[in-house]
Amino acid sequence: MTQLTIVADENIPFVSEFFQTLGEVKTYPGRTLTAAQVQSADVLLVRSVTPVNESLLAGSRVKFVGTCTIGIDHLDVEYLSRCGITYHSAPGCNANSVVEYIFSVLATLKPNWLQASFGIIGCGNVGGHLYRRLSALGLAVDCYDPFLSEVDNPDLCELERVLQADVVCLHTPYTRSGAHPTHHLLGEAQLQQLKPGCLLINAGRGPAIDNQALKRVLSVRQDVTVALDVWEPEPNLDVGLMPLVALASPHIAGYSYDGKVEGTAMIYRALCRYLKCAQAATTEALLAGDESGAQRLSWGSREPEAAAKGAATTADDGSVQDWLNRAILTAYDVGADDARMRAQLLTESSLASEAAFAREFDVLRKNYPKRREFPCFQVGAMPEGLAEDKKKPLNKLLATLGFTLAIREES
Ligand SMILES: NC(=O)C1=CN([C@@H]2O[C@H](COP(=O)(O)OP(=O)(O)OC[C@H]3O[C@@H](n4cnc5c(N)ncnc54)[C@H](O)[C@@H]3O)[C@@H](O)[C@H]2O)C=CC1
Ligand SMILES: O=C(O)C(=O)[C@H](O)COP(=O)(O)O
Repeated sequence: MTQLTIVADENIPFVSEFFQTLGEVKTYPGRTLTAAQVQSADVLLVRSVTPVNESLLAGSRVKFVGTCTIGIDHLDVEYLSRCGITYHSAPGCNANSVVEYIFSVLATLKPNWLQASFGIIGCGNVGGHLYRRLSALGLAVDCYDPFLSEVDNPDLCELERVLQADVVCLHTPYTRSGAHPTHHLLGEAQLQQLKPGCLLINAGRGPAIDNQALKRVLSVRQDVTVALDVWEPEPNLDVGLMPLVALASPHIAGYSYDGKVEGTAMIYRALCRYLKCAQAATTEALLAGDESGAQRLSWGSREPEAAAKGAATTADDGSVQDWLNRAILTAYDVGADDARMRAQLLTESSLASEAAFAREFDVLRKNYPKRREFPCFQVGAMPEGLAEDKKKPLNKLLATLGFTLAIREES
């Protein structure tokens, strides 16, 4: 059998380790992948920044396309099907990562979020995971997803009602056609309907919110707080929106180390099934000995980025909510992502040209720090000074968020 040629985005973690047993792996920057680079490939492995369509693939040998991401809006699936090219995505691979991003945003911007009501737009793998976590915490959650029924989700309701929640989270794919396209799902009229004091978070795809309408609304409505992980467009987002947004991040909600590695592993398994060959590589083997997978959560050892800047991050009153926020921000502080993004992009050199800005946006993503998910953090002891009657409630909340409890029951 002749060896397969596998062309891959260089930002796919462990791409060589997983795929070299199946063929020769050639890596390139995904954003600028060309037809010439893909021409002699049998297999193409991408992330969300590579539009996979006729211009890229016409005349190539590619028979299998794998995207190590949840979203597939960068794949021309109609073209791929027409040409008999098999394609796979990695559904759910980084869903937990996005949900942890949401909890980090809450701990930063809504210190008393255990008292808030929630609205989720798009309740699939990510939104559904968030819905189950929030419901398990006993919180009120309304969901809008016109493709689901009450059997899938008993808390479905109209969009108008979801917009009345204290916290509104968007987790839709990007679609421009069909019965319910998500392009500009939230335009000026919907944004004006948001409840006073609302926290709006978009970690789906940028154009689900009309970013120009958002800019107009935020310039008059100071009562609405916004966290954007995704932008319209990327990478050349509207810089004028950044100062109006409380937390800005460069499309990294799904960038936990665990989520990214799982994305690669899912596509590797899909290719092995397609080729009908045994799986020679496993995530367990690749991550064996990685000590970041089992860390002690130390209470308050790290000042959250926003707190360091003097912003109110936690309830700061020794309450269960306060300690929960501290745990979240110790594991993942989205304020640090925000600080890095503003420091890197709002500079004279980044703003000098569209090309420079796009390059720096991608540099931020490429060099994203290794971020492990909550289960990698072991809670070995309750915080000192926490009242006895608060220990069990805190323990329960930490477990519901996915932290690993390693606390010995006192007899
Ligand atoms: N910021 C980030 O780093 C990440 C962003 N994403 C984005 O999040 C999206 C959602 O991911 P999953 O939940 O895994 O996808 P999914 O396909 O499991 O769920 C999407 C849900 O959105 C619903 N939906 C579609 N059109 C809608 C509309 N007009 N209004 C309301 N709901 C609608 C669908 O019915 C479905 O239930 C992905 O497509 C991707 O674009 C995913 C991972 C990471
Ligand atoms: O999985 C998705 O869908 C995402 O949005 C990815 O987390 C985005 O990452 P890149 O593919 O752009 O590296």
